[in-house]
Amino acid sequence: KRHKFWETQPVGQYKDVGDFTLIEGPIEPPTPLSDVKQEPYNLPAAYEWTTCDMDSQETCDEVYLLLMNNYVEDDENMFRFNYSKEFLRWALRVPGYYRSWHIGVRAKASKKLVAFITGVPARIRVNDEVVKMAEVNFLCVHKKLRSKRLAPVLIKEVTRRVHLENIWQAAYTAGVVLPTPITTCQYWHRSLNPKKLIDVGFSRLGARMTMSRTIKLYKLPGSTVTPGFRKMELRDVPAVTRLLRNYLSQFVVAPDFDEHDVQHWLIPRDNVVDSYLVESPENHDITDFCSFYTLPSSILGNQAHSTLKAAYSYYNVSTKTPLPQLMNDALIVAKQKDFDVFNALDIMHNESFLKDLKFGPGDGQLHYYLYNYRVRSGMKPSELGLVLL
Ligand SMILES: CCOC(=O)c1cnc2ccc(OC)cc2c1SCCC#N
Repeated sequence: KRHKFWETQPVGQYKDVGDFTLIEGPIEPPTPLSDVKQEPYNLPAAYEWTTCDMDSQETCDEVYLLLMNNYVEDDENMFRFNYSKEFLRWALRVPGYYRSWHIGVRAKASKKLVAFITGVPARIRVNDEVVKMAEVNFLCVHKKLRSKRLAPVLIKEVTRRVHLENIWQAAYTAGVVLPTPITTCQYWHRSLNPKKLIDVGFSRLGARMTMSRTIKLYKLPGSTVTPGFRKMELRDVPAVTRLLRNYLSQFVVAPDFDEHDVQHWLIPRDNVVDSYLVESPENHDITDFCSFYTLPSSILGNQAHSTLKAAYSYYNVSTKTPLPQLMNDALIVAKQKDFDVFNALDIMHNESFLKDLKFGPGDGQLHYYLYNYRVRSGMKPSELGLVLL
């Protein structure tokens, strides 16, 4: 497939795949800041750039509504992601964030927000190199403005603003194949509310299965089973940081989290992120950790249900409790919190519990990309330790 825009960018090109003479690392060197374009890229005349201050209730509402009505849908247009406002503030106001990287496009006449793209700073380790990157996310163009070639301008503008902060690499994901994924992951889904998933048409009754038999199949205990399993608290940040850093060190690509990062990303926030750990009853060591984030979706075109309450597996570490048992406790908590489905990618060690815990493979794939950084090709999802929201 032709990628007019991506063939002009410093990303792995299809012709490079399998070329083992290419070494891992930046594709292009940094340019002197004086050579970075100082003014924004040109938009079509009727539109203007705007910086979205997520601290402003009004602006946060506009971003929320733009995404709620125009962001990513599945291939069958059954669902559309419905990121909440508190989730967006969590995802965007990260330690060391730049407000200038929260980029909007408004129609000059109406001042309506019609497009959005964001970057947040992150330290990502690739093999033995820790690289300052931008995690680029929430690229969204209003449905009425599609095919005006706005997306390439948004991508060039966020790239320009990232360059102005002397950062030359980025990480991003997409459901579509672009030049060139570092790895491709599979979504897996564990029904928590099978009746609702059948009502909306996502799941179908199995052959020779009644609804009550299906509900029984996915039934979970009313409470968690692991002794010492409890919610994470602020006092746990140092121990969880140690546990997580050690665990993530085994993956080819993973975040280089410090205690500030752990505090931001993993301290529980209602309706945004849930984190649990196992504190050994004998010696109070923290031996295991699991977490999931809350990302509802609008259910499109269904009379009975309007919203799908979905939990997404985030970072999980098991050093004592078997991972399937730890994750089953996560399922139990998610069911207690009335989630309809628990989703997970086949990254890290997730494959070790997906089938046992009755996850089913989704038909969607998630491709991971690095901008201006070459990774030795052939990376497996199990070598990936990075979850992007
Ligand atoms: C019931 C299982 O499917 C989803 O949870 C879901 C929900 N909303 C979406 C919105 C846009 C969308 O676009 C790809 C997919 C979904 C999906 S499936 C892929 C995410 C996961 N797991």
